[in-house]
Amino acid sequence: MSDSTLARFIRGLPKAELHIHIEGSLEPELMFRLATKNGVTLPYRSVEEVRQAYNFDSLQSFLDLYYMAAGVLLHRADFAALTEAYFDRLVADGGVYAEIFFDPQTHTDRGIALGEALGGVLDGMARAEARHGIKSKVILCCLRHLGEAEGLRMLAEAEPFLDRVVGLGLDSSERDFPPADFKRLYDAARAKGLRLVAHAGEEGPAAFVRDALDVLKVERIDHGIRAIDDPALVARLARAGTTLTVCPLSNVRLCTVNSLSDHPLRRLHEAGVKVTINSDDPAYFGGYLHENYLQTAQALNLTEPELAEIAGNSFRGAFLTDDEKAGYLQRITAYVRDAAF
Ligand code: HPA
Ligand SMILES: [Zn+2]
Repeated sequence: MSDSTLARFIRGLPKAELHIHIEGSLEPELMFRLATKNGVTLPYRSVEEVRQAYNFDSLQSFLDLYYMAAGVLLHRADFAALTEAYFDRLVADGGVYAEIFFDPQTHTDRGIALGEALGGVLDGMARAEARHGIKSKVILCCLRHLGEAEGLRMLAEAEPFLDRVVGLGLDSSERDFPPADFKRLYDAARAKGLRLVAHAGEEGPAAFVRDALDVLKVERIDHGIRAIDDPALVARLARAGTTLTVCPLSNVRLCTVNSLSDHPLRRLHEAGVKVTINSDDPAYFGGYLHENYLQTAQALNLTEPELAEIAGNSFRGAFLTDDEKAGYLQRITAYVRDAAF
């Protein structure tokens, strides 16, 4: 298959995105526009200078910049503009559904009311649905570096909004903040009816993936690539049908894998694990959903049936009803059958 044929196949393939931090879709142009509008001083003089700073050697080196940049988001309309812009990109990439991560503490710790920040994200999601017919849900993530007590506070503060929230996630610095430290938070979220996911095995070891499953009882693992170091864990993930929301370009940019051609996604897929492809923080890592699929397919020689299976996993692993999943999976089947590539 030529590269342009592959690109056309991927763009048209119905796909869901299950691992996108909405704050990570803040493009430098919007960052500057909001900084000017809101009177926030950035430590960069131009869009080009910001882009030059996107040279990360670890998760933490990225997070430092990511939290700083989120400081330009002050008003409900800012969060709505950010969210709407992401969905425009997703639709252009053939995305038809997304479950987006949002970090309340990044904003409430700066004195922004949760209703203002989350309200803006929900406004953006509603506008994207009205404009493009694209459906989405939001998952609130606890910043693990702030600890469990702060996470419990965030969950309590979010109580009035939980009817518009599908789940709880866990993100930020992984290595020094193991999943097992957040058991009470996850028990509390489960009791409130939230679906549960957690970042594990991005920079942290395979044991963190096990603990996220056994202690936090999550349904999906975000990243999870270090599971590849533990064959018994890989077999367990395959047997249980656990979805991994893998972010290949992120893993390369944050130096958790050496190159895309070394990426464990193919090995996990061949072992029967339900892998998906996602963008994580697309404004920072060099590509949205399409680019992640395309570059991964090229580096790992993924075939059309394999790509259709991976796109199918993004719906199988989503927090949708069985009927909704079946509808999306039928769209993939029809696309593959009718696509004349
Ligand atoms: O890749 C990530 N890992 C952990 N936390 C994050 N918050 C935004 N992106 C990430
Ligand atoms: Zn992430």
